[in-house]
Amino acid sequence: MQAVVFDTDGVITDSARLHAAAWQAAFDAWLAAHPPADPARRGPFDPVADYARYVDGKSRLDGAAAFLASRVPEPDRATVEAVAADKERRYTALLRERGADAFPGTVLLLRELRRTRTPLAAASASRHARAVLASAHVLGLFDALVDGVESARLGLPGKPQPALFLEAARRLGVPPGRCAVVEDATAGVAAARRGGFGLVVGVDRSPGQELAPELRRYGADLVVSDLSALLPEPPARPPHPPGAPR
Ligand SMILES: O=P(O)(O)OC[C@H]1O[C@@H](O)[C@H](O)[C@@H](O)[C@@H]1O
Repeated sequence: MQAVVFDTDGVITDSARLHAAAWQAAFDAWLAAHPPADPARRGPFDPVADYARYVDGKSRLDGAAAFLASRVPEPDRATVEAVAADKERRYTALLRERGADAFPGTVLLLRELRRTRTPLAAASASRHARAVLASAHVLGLFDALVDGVESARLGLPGKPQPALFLEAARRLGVPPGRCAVVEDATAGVAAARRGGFGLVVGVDRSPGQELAPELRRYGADLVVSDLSALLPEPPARPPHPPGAPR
């Protein structure tokens, strides 16, 4: 592979947990106020399974629409927008309070790839991706960034369509077949596969590696729990996870 495109939330920075917590609070508030007619669909949002299945990797509105459609027959546009706006308020508050860090294993791999002059891009459905990468001090490691703001400006369809990744590869000047994609969401893995990318690396940080089979089913060539596993020589000590006591 001659270039690498990295998804952002959950791959570069530990911000996916903030997205999941904000979605959980917004969906549960909506479910409590508007219990679905079918009692089997009234249960709370599961921040692991439902996050992975309905919202991870998708734009804010697509994610809200996908989860709500799993609970009520035809959620109207106003409902989808209201829940998405509520999630956005909660997410920005969480980001302000807790911040986001880059995963140390990802930073090691990014530095190694820069040392070998491999063109690198970050791609994300999130409109916050630029600010999150900057606050985690890794924005400068990328040659290109295609985020939620850019994809809205260009009218790009979200994942599982490959448009974001194809735009990132185009900006790096490398054909998709010569470019790797690193992703933690099934929608993103599917997008990379559809786009004809040469290598699709899945990232499963769940404690029991329970998401790995799904990532493979959607087309990941390999799945790792930390990107330091892709270094030519793994670090002597495992990288320090963000937020853990030293
Ligand atoms: O609302 P934002 O920050 O523009 O982000 C949209 C989406 O961005 C993706 O990167 C996350 O995986 C989703 O959980 C999130 O909802």
